Amino acid sequence: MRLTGVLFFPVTPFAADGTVDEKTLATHIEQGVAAGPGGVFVACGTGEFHSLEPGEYERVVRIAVEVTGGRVPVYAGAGGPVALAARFARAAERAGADGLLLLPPYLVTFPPEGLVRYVEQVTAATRLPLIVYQRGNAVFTPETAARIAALPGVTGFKDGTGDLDLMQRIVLTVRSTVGGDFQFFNGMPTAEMTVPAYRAVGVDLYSSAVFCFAPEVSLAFHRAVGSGDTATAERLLAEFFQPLVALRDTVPGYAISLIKAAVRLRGLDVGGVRPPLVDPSEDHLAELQKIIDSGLGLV
Ligand SMILES: O=C([O-])C(=O)C[C@H](O)[C@@H](O)C(=O)[O-]
Repeated sequence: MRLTGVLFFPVTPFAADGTVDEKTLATHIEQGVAAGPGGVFVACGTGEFHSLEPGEYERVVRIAVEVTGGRVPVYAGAGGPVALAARFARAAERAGADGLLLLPPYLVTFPPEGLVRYVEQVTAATRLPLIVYQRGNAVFTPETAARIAALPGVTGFKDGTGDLDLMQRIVLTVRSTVGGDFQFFNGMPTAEMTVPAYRAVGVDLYSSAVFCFAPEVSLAFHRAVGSGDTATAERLLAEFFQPLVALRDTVPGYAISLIKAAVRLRGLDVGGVRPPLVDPSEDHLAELQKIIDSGLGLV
C-alpha cells in the first residue's frame, strides 16, 4: 500500500480528569479526514504515544480506524521496550490498523546492529507493514538501513534526525538494494520547514503536524511544492512556518504542545498535554494565535 499526499498526525485529546477524551478524538479525526489527507498516523509523536498505556492505545487506534472508515490508510505508533513494542503492534492489528510507525526505544543507547534486531523482533510479532522512524537514539547506517528495508514487513523509512548527508546515503543504498515500492518520509518536527531540502535527496513524503489545526495551510503548502510553485511555498515558509518554528524552539516539547494548543485555538477542546510535556504559557498562546491568523490569511 503506497502512501501519497499529506500525512495527518492527530493529537490525542485528554479530558479534564486526564483520561483520553474519545468523543473529541473521533471529532478531531473526522474533521482531519474530511479535509483530505493521504493517511492518518494515530498515537505517534504528535499523538503523545509516549504517554499512553496499552489499553488506552488500543482504544485510540480503534477509534481512528472506525472514524476513518477505510477512506485512507490508518497507521499507529508503536515503540518503547521491545516486548511492549510487540504488544502495541498486536494491539494495533486487533484494532484494525493498516500499518505501524515504529518509534525509537527509550532511555538506552545502542549500536545500529541492536536496532536491526529491535526492528526484526517487532516485525516478527505482527502482520502489519512497518515504517521505521530514525530519530533521537535510533540512528542507522546505510548498511543497517538496507538490512531492515529488506525485511518482508518493513515498507518504509522515516527520518527525524535532519542529517541529510546520512539520509542521502541511506536513500541511495536502500534503493539499490530493495528498489521499487519502498517509501521514504521526512519526519522532522514541523516537517514542512525542511521539505525542499528533503526533496533534494529524494524524499518527497512528509508528516504534517500542522495539518491538525490548519489543514488549509498544510494542503496549500503541499500543492505549492507539488506543482513547483516555489513562490507560494517560500511565502508560506517565511510567513507562517518560520515564525511557528521559532516559537516551537523556545521550549522543549513545544513541537507537540503548540500543535495541541493550536487545535484548541481553532475551536476543538482537545485538552492539554500529559507530563513531562508542558502546555504553552499565555504569552505564547497569544503569539500562536497571531501565527495561525497570519497563516490562514495567506491561503
Ligand atoms: O510521530 C510524529 O508525530 C511525527 O512524525 C512528527 C510530526 O508529524 C512532524 O513531522 C511535524 O511536527 O510536522
